[in-house]
Amino acid sequence: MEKLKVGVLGATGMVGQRFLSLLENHEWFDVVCVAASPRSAGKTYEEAVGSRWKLDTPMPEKVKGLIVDNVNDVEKVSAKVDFVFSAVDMTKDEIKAIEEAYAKTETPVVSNNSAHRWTPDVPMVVPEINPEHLEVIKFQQQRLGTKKGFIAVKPNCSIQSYTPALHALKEFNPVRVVATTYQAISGAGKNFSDWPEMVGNIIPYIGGEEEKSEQEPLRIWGHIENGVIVKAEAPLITTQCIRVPVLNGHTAAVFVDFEKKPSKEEMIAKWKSFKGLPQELELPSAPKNFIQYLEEDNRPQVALDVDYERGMGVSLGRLREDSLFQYKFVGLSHNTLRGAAGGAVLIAELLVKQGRIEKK
Ligand SMILES: N[C@@H](CC=O)C(=O)O
Repeated sequence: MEKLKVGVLGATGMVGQRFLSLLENHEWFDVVCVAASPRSAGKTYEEAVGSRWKLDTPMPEKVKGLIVDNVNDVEKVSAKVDFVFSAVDMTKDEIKAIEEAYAKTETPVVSNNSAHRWTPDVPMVVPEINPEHLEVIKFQQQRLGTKKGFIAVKPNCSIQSYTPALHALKEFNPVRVVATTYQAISGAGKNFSDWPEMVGNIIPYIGGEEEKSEQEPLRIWGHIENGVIVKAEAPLITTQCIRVPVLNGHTAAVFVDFEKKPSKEEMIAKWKSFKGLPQELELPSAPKNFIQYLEEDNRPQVALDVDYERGMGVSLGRLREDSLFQYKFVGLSHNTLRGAAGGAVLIAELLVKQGRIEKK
């Protein structure tokens, strides 16, 4: 198939950089446009980023010489591309407005931002968990007055270290969950050079994160009713989100009660055999095995397991009975791959496979 032309909005930030690196040799997508703030516009991508390239892999050769467009030139950017990934860094209201403006030019937007996560007719998707929410796009298009343009978003990175694990156990009906997340500094768009206070430190506060971590899984488990997503009412989830001195990888320590208590063996078997639509469709970025369970007492470890399945899989371990809850376990996922750009690329691949994104 001829590759689809892709633009990355907010291309100079850390998530934008991740998009470019993931898309460097993508089988279906070709980055033809990088857009960023007016400050960067008119420069080559290499000049605009300068020393702010934050990944440990080199800047892709192909994007170095691209001239950065002003992200606010919606018509100009839209004319170059079949769809865009959005990682723009603006206020919530500005993001809502600019993503809708792109959608209204008949340009699908797959967004990493939180601005539209609770817009009732915008699907927020983990492709292995709730691909059926993409059906809400037709109602969104009626509201926007578009035929091909729409917005789809991915959830917050923190929830990916425990939501897939709970989803694989849905038939046992999880009713109460406590999750404490230990979140890497790249989740804040930083590395250790630009956040030296994090060396050897822990900060017990991440603005807005606990609310997202408690509420977003419920929207993922919701259903479509009258053209909007209605969130699920259970399980009850409470979280504490803590910043830790790790570059990549969000870990969660999880306690859970079920309505029908499974055995430990049943839980591990469900995790190991869990498959979703991306695995069935063999999408290019889909992990072969979404969830791995590690038997060793000292796993999952960030240093050993964060890159499982090219950073697109979830690693679980330490499942045991608890004295207050039925069970406890630990989960780990890569926050800027599965939790950010990689999750968005997987959504885009599913949208292409479903014919919702195509050549203009
Ligand atoms: N809000 C998260 C980033 C996830 O998308 C964090 O700060 O780690």
